[in-house]
Amino acid sequence: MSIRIINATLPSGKRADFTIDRGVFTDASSADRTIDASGLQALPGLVDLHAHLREPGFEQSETVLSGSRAAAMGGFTAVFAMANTMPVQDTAGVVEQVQSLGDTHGFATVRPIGAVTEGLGGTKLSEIGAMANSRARVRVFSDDGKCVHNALLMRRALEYVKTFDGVVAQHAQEPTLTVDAQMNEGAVSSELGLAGWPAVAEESIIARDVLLAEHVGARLHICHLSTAGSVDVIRWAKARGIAVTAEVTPHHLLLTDELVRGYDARFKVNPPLRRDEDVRALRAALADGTIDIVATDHAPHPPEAKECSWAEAAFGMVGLESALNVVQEAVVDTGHLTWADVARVFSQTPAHIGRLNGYDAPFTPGSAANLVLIDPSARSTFSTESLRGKSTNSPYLGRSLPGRVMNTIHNGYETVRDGDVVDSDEVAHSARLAAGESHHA
Ligand SMILES: NC(=O)N[C@@H](CC(=O)O)C(=O)O
Ligand SMILES: [Zn+2]
Ligand SMILES: [Zn+2]
Repeated sequence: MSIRIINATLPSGKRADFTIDRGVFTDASSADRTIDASGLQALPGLVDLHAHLREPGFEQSETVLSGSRAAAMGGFTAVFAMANTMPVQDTAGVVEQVQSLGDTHGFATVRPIGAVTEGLGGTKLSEIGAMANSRARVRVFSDDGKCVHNALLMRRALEYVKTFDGVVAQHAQEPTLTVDAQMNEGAVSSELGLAGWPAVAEESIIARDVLLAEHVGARLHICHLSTAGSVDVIRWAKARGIAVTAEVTPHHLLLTDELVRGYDARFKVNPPLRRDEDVRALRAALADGTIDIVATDHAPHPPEAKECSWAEAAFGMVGLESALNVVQEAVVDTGHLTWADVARVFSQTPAHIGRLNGYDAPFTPGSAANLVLIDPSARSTFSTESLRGKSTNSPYLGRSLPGRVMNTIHNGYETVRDGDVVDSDEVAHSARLAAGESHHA
């Protein structure tokens, strides 16, 4: 089915009408259906380079289906799924399984991330080449949740991924500096008497790894940057010509460690929420290009892992459904980023880092029809009703946030219509048709 979208505002700010047919943008001026996008901002489909979809192994928290449905609700058309599943995504078999679940359900393109070390154990490299050469064609490798701490293993991983233009995504956390850490180390942690996670535990690993990446000549990506000092290290590395990229999460752009005072475990996350100075430095770094992308670090956990004492609670927060709202609040409405910048940091550049095709030239004839229409003038109270994944550990419940995703279109078919996700059977059916069309094209 072809769709004509009229009166949309493109990322550039220009008003435009366009048509999508058989999975791509076309020049056609008529279609089976028309969406009037008056007042709506069109963006290329969002690409999340960092999400935890929990399948296989932790299906009570999330599955590929529920996580990709949450992604569609948030305006995403592609999601990179972190490797800390059970079994771990450290073999060709597991990554192929995750990828094909995504293809079957059809809510988003799911690209598995491969583990750097076997079982995330930190002692032996995983079958990186086998995952890279598998049907999943893995290009991003990460032990996220854990830091690749051994410098020799990190060096070897960088050497390995270099051979096929892959990238190692590091969870930068010096483990010896963060034993039992519960929150950011600073004034608030001293007052509360909680063990601190110092900024230097992140910054020292980033400093080491940019030097290793320079030595090897390989691509390095730093997950969830959270401190002003990390921004300084990345800025230095980029000025030196090192092939490093960095991401920041929506929550690190908006929330601070002051929120820990209430001991509400929805605010417990790794890396921890930092100081206001850090938030300001992260916003400025995203605006000036030192930080390349936004990624959600969507980390679903079951109620029992969050409805307990602060010390016992798991680290992590869900973020797919709220990501664009929080980005609008933290960096668009504050004047740090334009919508064209958002298209770059939340679609084009993450796709490029992950070597995902089809996101280079959105809205141009022939390119893949992955897009989202949002109403930036909407404002509503975020609640469990706003969520489409399985878990409810969102830090934004009860908070008023701007913006609303009205339509998400993945490979030319709708996954979100009139502000809500489309029925799973319809999406799976559309995905089958779309796959057939692209095979015959
Ligand atoms: N971010 C988190 O606090 N938790 C993540 C792991 C991670 O991203 O490091 C998780 O898997 O739950
Ligand atoms: Zn992490
Ligand atoms: Zn993560």
